[in-house]
Amino acid sequence: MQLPFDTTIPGILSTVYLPNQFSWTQQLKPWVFSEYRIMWFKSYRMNFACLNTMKSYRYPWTRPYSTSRTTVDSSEVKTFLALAHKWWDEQGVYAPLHSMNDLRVPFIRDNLLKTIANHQPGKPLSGMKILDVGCGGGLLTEPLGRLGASVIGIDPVDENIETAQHHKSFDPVLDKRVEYRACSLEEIVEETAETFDAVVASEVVEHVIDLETFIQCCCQVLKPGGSLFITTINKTQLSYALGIVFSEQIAGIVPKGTHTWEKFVSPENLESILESNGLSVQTVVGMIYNPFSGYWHWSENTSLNYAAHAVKQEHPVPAGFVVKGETEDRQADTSTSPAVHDELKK
Ligand SMILES: CC(C)=CCC/C(C)=C/CC/C(C)=C/CC/C(C)=C/CC/C(C)=C/CC/C(C)=C/CC/C(C)=C/CC/C(C)=C/CC/C(C)=C/CC/C(C)=C/Cc1cc(C(=O)O)cc(O)c1O
Ligand SMILES: C[S@@+](CC[C@H](N)C(=O)[O-])C[C@H]1O[C@@H](n2cnc3c(N)ncnc32)[C@H](O)[C@@H]1O
Ligand SMILES: [Mg+2]
Repeated sequence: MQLPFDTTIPGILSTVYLPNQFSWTQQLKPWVFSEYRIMWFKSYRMNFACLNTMKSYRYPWTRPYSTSRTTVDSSEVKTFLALAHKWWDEQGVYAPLHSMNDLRVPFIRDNLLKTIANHQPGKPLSGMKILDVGCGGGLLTEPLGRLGASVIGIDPVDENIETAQHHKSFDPVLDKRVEYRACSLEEIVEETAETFDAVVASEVVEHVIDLETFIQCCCQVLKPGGSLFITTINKTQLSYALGIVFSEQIAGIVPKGTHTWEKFVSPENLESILESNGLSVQTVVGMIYNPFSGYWHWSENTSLNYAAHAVKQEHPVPAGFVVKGETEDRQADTSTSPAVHDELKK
């Protein structure tokens, strides 16, 4: 390929300025050798072009990467960036996520409480470290902090984190319990390995590219025995009809272009990725949104939205090695939390 400038790729690498905090050469290598998009880069010190993968919307070389892969889709970033100031409008575009807290907060709380012997009244999740991946404006991060947990919310969209920070400042209780960072999960995976008692990714996995890397990173930052909570949308014909055609094109429940059906994830696919990463799936339960009332309900039907809870195995069993009786035990234990049971009985 003819490059429109008078230099060579090794020339670029050798002239790159290396600040103390991070290594640009390290950042440039995967771009140089993997893809063929040309990008012009101007700085005060140099003026050059490089080949890169640039999957991230903003400038990834300003942050240390722990993996050459990114799960961030630049078109998703644009979508969420445009709505970053709307997170806390309870009647606005994020209304379904506000009301989803009625289900997901108790789902997370009750499953975590199963693992705590004694808990403080009023602060049941006290002592727990939770990572809220793709926290957006902090709609779920804040209630988890109010339950006593130390929560770190991360999101690749700077403006989401600005909104989350601003909103957090209205409640002094959250000051020491909730922290936000504008970054992707893969950027913090090494520094936070085996740090968290729980990782939450609510309505996020249907927006990522490279789901396997995403789940791998979730698993890496969990302590052994820690819990991963995911809510997402199933990949069915019904989810196309109701989740995209009806919700986006007809009723305007969520803005047009919010979701891409191809990125929806079936529970079977998710379970298989979770299990192959050493996570044991405890619960998969359906969630149904009633567009008239604006409320969510638990359901045995997972054909639209669903929630999953998986636990990182303390000693992962090598693939193909099955301990006799374990499968039956696990199946018997795929019970939902008492709260979910109560809801399902209604
Ligand atoms: C090609 C083809 C097949 C076309 C057909 C298209 C078409 C017209 C389909 C519509 C068919 C139809 C008849 C629709 C009517 C649906 C309707 C109003 C049904 C309710 C009727 C009823 C009897 C209600 C009783 C009450 C009750 C319990 C109802 C629940 C039962 C039900 C049928 C529910 C479905 C309702 C519905 C529209 C669900 C949407 C499902 C879904 C996958 C939504 C995804 C959106 C979402 C809220 C996700 C969270 C989220 C939110 C946001 C955000 O911006 O807010 C962003 C995100 O990234 C998110 O992940
Ligand atoms: C539908 S919102 C959910 C926000 C929040 N979890 C909630 O439920 O209120 C999806 C969020 O995921 C973020 N996101 C998109 N791709 C991501 C990725 N690869 N890694 C982490 N977060 C991502 C978006 O910026 C957005 O804030
Ligand atoms: Mg979504």
